[in-house]
Order: sequence, then structure tokens, then C-alpha cells
Amino acid sequence: MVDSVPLLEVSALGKMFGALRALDDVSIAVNRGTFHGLIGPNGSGKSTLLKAIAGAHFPTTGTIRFHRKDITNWAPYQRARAGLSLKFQITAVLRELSVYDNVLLALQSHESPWSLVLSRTRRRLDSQIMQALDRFRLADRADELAGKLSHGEQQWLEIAMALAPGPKLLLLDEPTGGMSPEERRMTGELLLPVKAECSLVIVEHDLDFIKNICDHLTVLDQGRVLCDGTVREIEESPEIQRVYTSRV
Ligand SMILES: Nc1ncnc2c1ncn2[C@@H]1O[C@H](COP(=O)(O)OP(=O)(O)OP(=O)(O)O)[C@@H](O)[C@H]1O
Repeated sequence: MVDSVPLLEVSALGKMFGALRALDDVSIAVNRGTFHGLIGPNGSGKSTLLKAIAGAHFPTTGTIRFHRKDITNWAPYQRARAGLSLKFQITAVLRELSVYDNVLLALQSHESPWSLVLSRTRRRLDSQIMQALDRFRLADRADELAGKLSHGEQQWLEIAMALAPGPKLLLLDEPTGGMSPEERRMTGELLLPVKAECSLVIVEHDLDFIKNICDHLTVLDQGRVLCDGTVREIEESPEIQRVYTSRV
């Protein structure tokens, strides 16, 4: 039976940084099997919303429900265990470790301390690690140092690390930042098959990229939802033309 309740429901979220209202009464719903883009001008609150969903910021008001549970006050590790995974804007691979060991560490962070003490995980996780690398065309680079990868490949490694534990929702903050046009195109191609098992909330400045991979878009402006709908609906919205021509 198809679950009609959205996978993620953000309701009336507000976030103050001192006197600055970064988010104001923001509500979004993300369904299973959906890629949901957050767009809007600089400073409109996209990253703050993504971080609030991940638990890196606690909202001042409002609620976040994931898989029907109220996770508003959950710590980031509890959200991760519930199936939420985040890749931040800044690359955070461990350059001195191999590509393989970066994914291994990402997976081990989901293991119980007991299995780590017993060092039972490495061999057991091997096929999961190689699958994650294969999906992002990094399997034949497994033994190289992560620092030897190109910037684009490091971004893919991080996405592979975020996906390796099998999350239900992946949060990506500007994954194509600093990539060449060919790497961007490839990133879209590599992400699309993920939809079969994992939904996505993605912040991106490259509108062509986001329109190509997303089903649904939310446009933020000055911390508020300006409009929300399918890619076609948003493209045809006069509001979006106004915001993008006047402020981006
Ligand atoms: N930790 C923080 N402390 C204080 N103000 C913050 C903090 N993080 C974000 N802000 C402010 O909140 C507002 C929204 O920022 P946010 O980074 O969410 O916007 P954004 O839409 O992601 O922008 P960009 O597209 O430039 O990344 C901005 O005015 C920003 O300066």
C-alpha cells in the first residue's frame, strides 16, 4: 500500500539568528520518491532550512516530522539513524585516507560501538562500500587517497558516503559548486537512479541543473515561501520571474 503521508513535513518553521528572521513560517512537504529543490536568491534561507531539517540548527518555532515522527528536537545522530543523511556545501572527505576508507568510516559511524570494538565490520561492509563507490564511478579508485581525486570526484565521494548507509532522505547543499559543466551533467545523471530508494532535498544555484533533476520546487525569498509547485508550475510563475530578475 502506498503511504500517502509525506516522508518529510516541515510546518510553520521559524528561525531567528538574534534579531534576524532567517526563516518565517516555512512549510514544505516532501513525498517518497521525490526530488525536491530549494531555490531562491542569496540569503533567502535555503541552507538554514536544510540545516534545520538535518538538526544542525534548531528552529525557533514550528515542527519537523519525518516518517510520521516529530523529530524537531532530535539530535543530528538520531535523525541520521532514522534515515536522514546530509552532505554539506563544503567538501569534507578525509584526504589522507583512501577513497574506500572514507566510505567505510561513513558506514561505521552508523554501527554500534560494540561491533567496532570487535572490528567485525570491515569485511562485512565490503560489498556495501564497493556498491556505493560503483554507483558514483569511483570503484576503480577505491585504493587511491581521497585527496588525489578531482574536486568533482570528491563531491561524488561525499554523496556516495551519504548514501552508503541507505538513507530514506538525502539532503544536499549545492553539490555541484565548483564543478565543470560536464561534471554537473554527470552529477545529475548519477543522482537520478537514487530516486528509486531515496528522496532528495537539494539546494542549488544552477537552475538548469535543478530543473532537470527535481520533480518539485520551493522558492524561498527573505525567509518565506514565495511559491511551491512542480517544476512546470514554478517556471510559469510570474513571481519567480520577478524575484530572479530583480535580485539574483
Ligand atoms: N549561523 C548564522 N548566524 C547568523 N546569521 C546567519 C547564520 N546562518 C545564516 N544566517 C543568515 O540567515 C540568512 C539566511 O541565510 P542562508 O545561508 O540560509 O541563505 P541561503 O539562501 O542559503 O543563501 P546562499 O544562497 O547565499 O547560500 C542570511 O541573512 C544569513 O546571513
